[in-house]
Amino acid sequence: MKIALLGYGKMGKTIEALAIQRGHTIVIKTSQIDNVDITQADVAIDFSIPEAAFHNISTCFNNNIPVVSGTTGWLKQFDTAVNLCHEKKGAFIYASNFSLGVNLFFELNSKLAQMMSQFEDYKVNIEEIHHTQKLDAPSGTAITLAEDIITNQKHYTKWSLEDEARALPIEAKRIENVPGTHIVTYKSDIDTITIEHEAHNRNGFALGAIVAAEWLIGKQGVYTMKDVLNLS
Ligand SMILES: NC(=O)C1=CN([C@@H]2O[C@H](COP(=O)(O)OP(=O)(O)OC[C@H]3O[C@@H](n4cnc5c(N)ncnc54)[C@H](O)[C@@H]3O)[C@@H](O)[C@H]2O)C=CC1
Ligand SMILES: O=C(O)C1=N[C@H](C(=O)O)C[C@H](O)C1
Repeated sequence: MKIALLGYGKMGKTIEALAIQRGHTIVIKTSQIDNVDITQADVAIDFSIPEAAFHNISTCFNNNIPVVSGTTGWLKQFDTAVNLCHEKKGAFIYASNFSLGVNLFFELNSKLAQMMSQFEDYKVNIEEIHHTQKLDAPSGTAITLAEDIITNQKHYTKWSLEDEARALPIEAKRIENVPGTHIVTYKSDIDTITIEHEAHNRNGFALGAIVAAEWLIGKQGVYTMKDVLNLS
């Protein structure tokens, strides 16, 4: 397939290398979608910056190009993007994390949250660790984990980076060269239960985004990685 890369930073370059290995062609690599003819591509993959994601995605809908977005930190505009996708009969997948491992971890996190909901002695917290160039905090993945926990129990009504009543605490750490680590901990006076996902590099995120793009071509509507990976 002919791929447009919207954003050619760490992820754009990793996707390029893996996409070529899988027999695809990169026809556009840009940090300014308004300067290119997006209709040359069969599909667009957006890994850009929070301020650019919505414009990139809506430009794809307006030109009938299926779009996969992994950019985090722009979700206030997500519902508008979904509505525009339906209006334009477009095709769209957003995921806070495209790796197979993290998507399995999301399933495990939801199941654990369901089990823990009846045991109020355990307090839960999330820790995420990323490289120092990351623009947003907490990570999109940590937000997905938090929202899935909040959905599955009654104690927490929101998540927060601060210490707040009834808020599930998220701690965001920035350490040189860490691709992405997420840790969910349940702690009581008696013991601790921890689940952790550690990315060793960016290949899992990139491969997941390419697989999502391959899957999306020829479809119409808004999908998630659960659809792509056939999970639950
Ligand atoms: N969903 C997932 O699986 C993953 C998501 N991410 C997210 O993807 C995004 C990009 O991550 P990285 O590649 O590590 O960042 P990066 O900073 O290495 O690359 C971002 C690129 O976007 C470019 N850019 C700036 N303005 C732009 C515009 N208007 N349109 C298109 N590109 C523009 C920058 O020049 C830069 O090259 C971040 O939001 C990050 O959180 C990163 C890894 C995995
Ligand atoms: O910025 C990153 O690098 C990553 N961003 C995503 C996020 O915010 O969750 C996914 C991954 O953890 C790497």
